[in-house]
Amino acid sequence: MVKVTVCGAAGGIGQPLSLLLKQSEHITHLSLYDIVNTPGVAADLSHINTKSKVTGHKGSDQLEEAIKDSTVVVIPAGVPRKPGMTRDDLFKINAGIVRDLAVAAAKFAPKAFMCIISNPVNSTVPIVAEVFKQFNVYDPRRIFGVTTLDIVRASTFVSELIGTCPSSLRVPVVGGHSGVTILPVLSQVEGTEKLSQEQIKQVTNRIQFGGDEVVKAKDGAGSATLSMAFAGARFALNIIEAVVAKKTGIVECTYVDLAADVAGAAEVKELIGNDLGFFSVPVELGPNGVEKILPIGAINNYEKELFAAAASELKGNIVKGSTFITESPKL
Ligand SMILES: NC(=O)C1=CN([C@@H]2O[C@H](COP(=O)(O)OP(=O)(O)OC[C@H]3O[C@@H](n4cnc5c(N)ncnc54)[C@H](O)[C@@H]3O)[C@@H](O)[C@H]2O)C=CC1
Ligand SMILES: O=C([O-])CC(=O)C(=O)O
Repeated sequence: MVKVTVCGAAGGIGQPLSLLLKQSEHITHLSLYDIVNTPGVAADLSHINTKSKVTGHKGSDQLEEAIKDSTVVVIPAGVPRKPGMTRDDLFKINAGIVRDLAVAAAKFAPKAFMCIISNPVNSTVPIVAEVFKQFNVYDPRRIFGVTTLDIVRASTFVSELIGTCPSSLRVPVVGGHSGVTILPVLSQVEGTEKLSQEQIKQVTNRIQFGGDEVVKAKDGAGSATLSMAFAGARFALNIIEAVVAKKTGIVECTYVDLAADVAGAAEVKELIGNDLGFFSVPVELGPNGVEKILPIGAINNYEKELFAAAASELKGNIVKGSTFITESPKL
C-alpha cells in the first residue's frame, strides 16, 4: 500500500497538487484532508481512471482516519500571504495548524515521509521536528521542508537569461525559504559566466523574492498555488520514486535537519556554521528518505556575502519554530 495524504487538500495548492498526484501509478490511496470541501474534491478526483483510490476526510474528527498509516504526508494547509505581508507574518495562524497536523502524523503515521509546504517553512519544519521528538518518533531523514519552488523558479529565470532549456537546467538553491534566506548558487551553473555581475544580482533577487512577485500580481487573492502544486508534486513523487520504486541517484535541494546522521551533514555544517540546525541542501533520496547530504560545493565571494546575510534571519526563524513547541506545555 502506498498511501499519500494531502492536508489542506481543498486549498489553492491542495487541489492541483492532488490532481497531479492522482496521475501517479505508484500511489494506491490518495487521502484528502481539509477542514472544508474535501468530499467534493475527492468525489471529483475519484472519477479519474488511475490506480489510486481517493478518499475525502473533513474536519478534525476525521483526521486520524485520513492520516493513519500514510507513506507520505504532504502539508499545504494554512493561510497564504496578502500583499505587504512576510511569510513570518503567517506564523501566528499556521504554526498551530502545522503543529496539530504533526501531532496526528506522529501518533498515527510515525513512519511517514513528511513534506511541509505551509509557510513560514523556515519555522514550520522545526515545529514538526519538535512534535515528532515529543512523541519519540523523530527521524530527521523523514521530515522535509519543500523548497522545490525556489529551484523551479531559478531554472526558469536563469534559462530565460542564458538561453537554455528550463526543464533540464538544474540550479542549486540552498538555505531557507524566505527572501534573503533563499540562496541560489549560480556560480555552479554552466552558462552563467556570460552574465554580468549586475545580471547575477538581479536574477538572484528575483529568485529570492519570486514569491512576492506572485503575491503582488494576485493582488490579495493569495500566493503561488499552481507553480507550487507543480513543485510539490515533483518533490513528493521523487520521494515515492526513491522509497517505493527504489530508484537511486535522485537529488533534490530540500530543507532538512542537519542533525540527520547521514554522510555529508558535517561538511555542510562546516560551511554554514554549526548553530544552524536546519538548512536546504542538496539531498540524495533513498528508501529511508535522506540517504546522503551532498556537499554544497564551491561558492564565490558574492555568494559568501549572501550566505552571511541569511544566517541571522534563518536562525531566528528556526528558534521561533522550535520554541513554539518546546516552551509550550507538553503535547
Ligand atoms: N513552500 C512553498 O514554497 C510555498 C508555500 N506556500 C504556503 O502554502 C500554504 C497554503 O497556501 P494556499 O493553498 O494558497 O492557501 P489556501 O488558503 O488556498 O488553502 C489552504 C487550505 O488549508 C486548509 N486548512 C486550514 N486549516 C486547516 C487545518 N487545520 N487542517 C487542514 N487544512 C486546513 C484551508 O481550509 C484551505 O483549504 C500557505 O501557508 C502558503 O504560504 C505557498 C506557496 C509556496
Ligand atoms: O510567497 C509566498 O508567500 C508563497 C511562497 O512561499 C512562494 O511563492 O515561494
